[in-house]
Amino acid sequence: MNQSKEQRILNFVLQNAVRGDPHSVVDTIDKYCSQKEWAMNVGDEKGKILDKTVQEANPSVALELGTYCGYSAVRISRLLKAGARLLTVEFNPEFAAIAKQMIEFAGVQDKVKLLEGPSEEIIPQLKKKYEVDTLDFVFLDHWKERYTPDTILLQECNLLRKGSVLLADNIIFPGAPDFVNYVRKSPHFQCTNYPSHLEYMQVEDAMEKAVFLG
Ligand SMILES: Nc1ncnc2c1ncn2[C@@H]1O[C@H](/C=C/CNC(=O)c2cc([N+](=O)[O-])cc(O)c2O)[C@@H](O)[C@H]1O
Ligand SMILES: [Mg+2]
Repeated sequence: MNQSKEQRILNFVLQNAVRGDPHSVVDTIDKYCSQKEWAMNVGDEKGKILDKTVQEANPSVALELGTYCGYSAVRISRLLKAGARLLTVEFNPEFAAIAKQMIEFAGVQDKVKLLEGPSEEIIPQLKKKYEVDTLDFVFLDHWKERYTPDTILLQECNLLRKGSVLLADNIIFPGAPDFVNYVRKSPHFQCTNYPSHLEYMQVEDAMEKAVFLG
């Protein structure tokens, strides 16, 4: 059975990146996906916006929805302070297995907990099962039509506090129009748009930051 694209990305990292060096893992995935096979990692241009937003938030507890191959999990966790942790949610078992190996190779496994399952099931378990009080930072990069229901679910589960930062990928392409409408119309969020480009392409894209006001 021939390999999946995600397996080929992982193999390229295992053979070309520096074990234990998250920066080299991120750069090696970007090299493969810009030169060999496109893949839906957030990429380096939008990755720099992600980096700045994470550094500003300086989260103790961060959540990522849609791990995929683990590119942004490695990218986020490399910036976390000692003792801080990233919970990342992925419901596709093949992708979860790839991401787990990617995270371990990068040496960030002590900061990252990969939760296998659908976000709609995992989010309501975060407080009791994963000992979360509130989330300081949330990166949304899963199915685009899940952004809004999951943002509502995070509020219903009392997982957001005054100042919690949400950052959403793909506001323009593939697009998350209902999410943009929801957060920009809501009195509970202060929104900022960051124009950028689709990973590895010249196509317009953007990220949206939505800070919860309580
Ligand atoms: N409810 C859920 N719970 C847990 N995991 C879930 C989930 N829904 C989706 N996922 C996972 O999140 C990833 C999906 C990302 C969709 N992104 C995309 O579709 C996407 C597409 C393009 N594009 O087409 O150019 C560019 C991008 O940056 C993109 O993020 C996959 O790994 C999928 O298994
Ligand atoms: Mg994306």
